[in-house]
Amino acid sequence: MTPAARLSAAIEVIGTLLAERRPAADVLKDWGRSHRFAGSGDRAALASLVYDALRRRASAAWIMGEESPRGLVLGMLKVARGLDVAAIATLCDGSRFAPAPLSEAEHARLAQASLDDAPAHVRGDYPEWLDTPLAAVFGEGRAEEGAALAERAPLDLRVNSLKGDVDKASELISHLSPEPGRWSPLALRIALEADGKAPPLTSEPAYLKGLVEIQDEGSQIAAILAAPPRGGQVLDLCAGGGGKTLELAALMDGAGQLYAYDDDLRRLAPIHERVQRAGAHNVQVRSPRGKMDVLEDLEDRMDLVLVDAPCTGTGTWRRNPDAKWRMRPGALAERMKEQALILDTAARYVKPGGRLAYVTCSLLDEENVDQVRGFLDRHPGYRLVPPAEMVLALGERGMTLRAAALERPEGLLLTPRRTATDGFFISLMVRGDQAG
Ligand SMILES: C[S@@+](CC[C@H](N)C(=O)[O-])C[C@H]1O[C@@H](n2cnc3c(N)ncnc32)[C@H](O)[C@@H]1O
Repeated sequence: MTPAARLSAAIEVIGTLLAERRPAADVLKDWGRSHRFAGSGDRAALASLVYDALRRRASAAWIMGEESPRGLVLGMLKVARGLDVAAIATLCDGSRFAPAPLSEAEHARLAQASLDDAPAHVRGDYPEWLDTPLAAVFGEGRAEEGAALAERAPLDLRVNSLKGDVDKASELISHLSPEPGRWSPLALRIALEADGKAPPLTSEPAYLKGLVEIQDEGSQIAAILAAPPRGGQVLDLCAGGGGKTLELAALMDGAGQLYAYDDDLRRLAPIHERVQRAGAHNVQVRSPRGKMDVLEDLEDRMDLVLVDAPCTGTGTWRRNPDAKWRMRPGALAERMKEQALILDTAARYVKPGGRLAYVTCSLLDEENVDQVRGFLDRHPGYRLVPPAEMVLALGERGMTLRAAALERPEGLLLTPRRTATDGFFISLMVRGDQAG
């Protein structure tokens, strides 16, 4: 496919996903099925155009003065890809498979319109209804935070110390030019190709042997700051597919006992194979079994309980630009209810003197500091670990992380703008010796 034909396809796909309110990934998959002639390069380039347009949906629409699929793609070429009007006009020449030529109005807007006078939610490319909650967290910086969340995310790997070290992993994937992480000593970062395509990492021998896992550096930091004790008893209460479970196991050097639970059996399912691949022998997966309480024997026994809570995922908008626009206020209210309930459940398992780590990939106070404050009000037996103490788990890098992150008494907030990671909130609490 020519670059112009890919643009036409992007306009078509965006038209479908907006009209049918369907996830971009589904629409792209359907498009691939009905256009078998398109090669993997075409499909990757198309996906990249579609996701870039979604990342910059508000600013692209502002530039073009309309939110049509064509307007979003043309505006994106200017705001995300930096193409000037002449370059865009060359692509849109109206030839077979190319988009129709630019109208006079489109030409004028692409040449002259700017984001200078746009409101924060447009410059930051986030839904308008989230302006107030984001202003409460970031104040005047919210547009810049949003803009950083509208960039593409790099591909981050975590080296599995149960299988080898960073040098060994770097050598095995040297053809991908990995760079060491800024904060996590386990992280390797791989830059994406110019069109946003990631290398086929899951086919690499280093991945197949369990030496590297795909995990954002922010997520890696969250598990490190939770500081699972070697030889201790740890419960990962919202383990999902096991991203943090595997890291906790490695941080514990495979010693002690790590229990992994999730109330969604399907989400938990991949963990079995991943634990095998990682050689994480101290992990015991506790699958939900209907109404049975499968964690009863862990009550009051855990040195650490990690709550990697279900959340709105506002911190991962770089990877899910689609979810950003589909998020509704009702979903936030729902997640807040779940978070409070899960925190209360988690408290049952923490032993006196044990710790409770609360993590979200959200930026919103409602899901972060407010949840922690609510928990502490309901459980006066717990106290906060000050972020200054929490970052000691990262050694010297902890100090620079603390300076870069947004610090609140309740925890640290990482963001793409501040720490070049996904957005993560991390809070640590300790149960006093008395009842929690
Ligand atoms: C942010 S995801 C976990 C991601 C995972 N820890 C990782 O690092 O890959 C949140 C998880 O919480 C689970 N969850 C939601 N409500 C729960 C509950 N009441 N008890 C346990 N897990 C729950 C969801 O099924 C989801 O898998």
